[in-house]
Amino acid sequence: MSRTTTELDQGKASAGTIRLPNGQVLNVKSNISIEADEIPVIDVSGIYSENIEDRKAVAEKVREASHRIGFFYAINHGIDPKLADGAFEQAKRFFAMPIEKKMEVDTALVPGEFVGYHAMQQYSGNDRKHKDLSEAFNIAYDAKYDPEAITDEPSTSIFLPENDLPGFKDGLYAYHTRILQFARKMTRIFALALHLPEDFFADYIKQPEAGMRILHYPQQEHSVDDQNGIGAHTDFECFTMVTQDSSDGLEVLSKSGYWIKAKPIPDSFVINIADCFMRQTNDFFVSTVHRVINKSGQERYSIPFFYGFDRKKVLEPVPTCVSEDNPMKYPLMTSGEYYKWRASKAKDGEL
Ligand SMILES: O=C(O)CCC(=O)C(=O)O
Ligand SMILES: [Fe+2]
Repeated sequence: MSRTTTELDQGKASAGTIRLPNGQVLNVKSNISIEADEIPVIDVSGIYSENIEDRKAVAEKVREASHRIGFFYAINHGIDPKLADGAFEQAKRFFAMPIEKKMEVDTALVPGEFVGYHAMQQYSGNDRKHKDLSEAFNIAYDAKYDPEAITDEPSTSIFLPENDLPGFKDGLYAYHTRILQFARKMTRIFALALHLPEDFFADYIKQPEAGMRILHYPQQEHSVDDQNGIGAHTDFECFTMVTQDSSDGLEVLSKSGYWIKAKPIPDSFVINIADCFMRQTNDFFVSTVHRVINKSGQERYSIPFFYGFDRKKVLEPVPTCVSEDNPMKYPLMTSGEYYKWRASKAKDGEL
């Protein structure tokens, strides 16, 4: 998976300063979330047009959103909602299993990788009184399920024996494969958004970092000062695409320091910029802090898809984002080095 905790300087205080792993410091004015119009809704159907001007029109909207707030909704993305329904169905089946069964695929079995089961209240995001009220199961890229695969390297994913939960693995990868195809298309749009040739990142995504997770958040009874569903964090690859169910819960920290509700829009993805893209674009794209608080009155399920570049590739600065006056701020490293560093930090109990 794909996140790192941020620290609230004032511990359990309802507002305070959040320090990001990249050194950014954000001022949280209030811990109470508000409804606001800051997250744009982008109709992405133009990405399938044969006319480059249609694709560029989408790209300019993506550019504005990625630079200003680092979050947007993608609607009309062309993915059959039945695939999302199927993946949610699998999520419900998995989380309904006894804890002993789920612990047979405990994420601790695979050090340094975000795969397998993360138990309820395992992480203590933002040092709250109670641990984060969510459980998750993560899968990694698997070349066997990628029609464009260039490798037969085995996946790091772990699963229960097929007989324990027949159809679970195929059900999740059916959705994963389709999102991956869309993510590759969106990579071309992000290249245009950075005023680069569409195929600029083509070599970076032949064997991409492409993890998916199913998440379950019970309704939380403790106050927002005492508990999170998932604590405030940034994701660590290039971009994340979240499928939400109909329950509120996801919140985004605006630059002005307020938590904005990212309310569910049916059949949309919430797409957010993550840290590798922020680094490569020298902060032109912003990797925005977000968290989940489920006080919706119902169980909440979600399916984030974390998408980044081939682990072997160096995270070179994007040429349109550096100049003599604006030199690269970050040391160069490979996508894999960055992933491993962040993943092991997070698995060491920071979240
Ligand atoms: O559940 C959600 O809507 C978002 C989850 C998330 O931010 C994450 O897993 O990194
Ligand atoms: Fe996240």
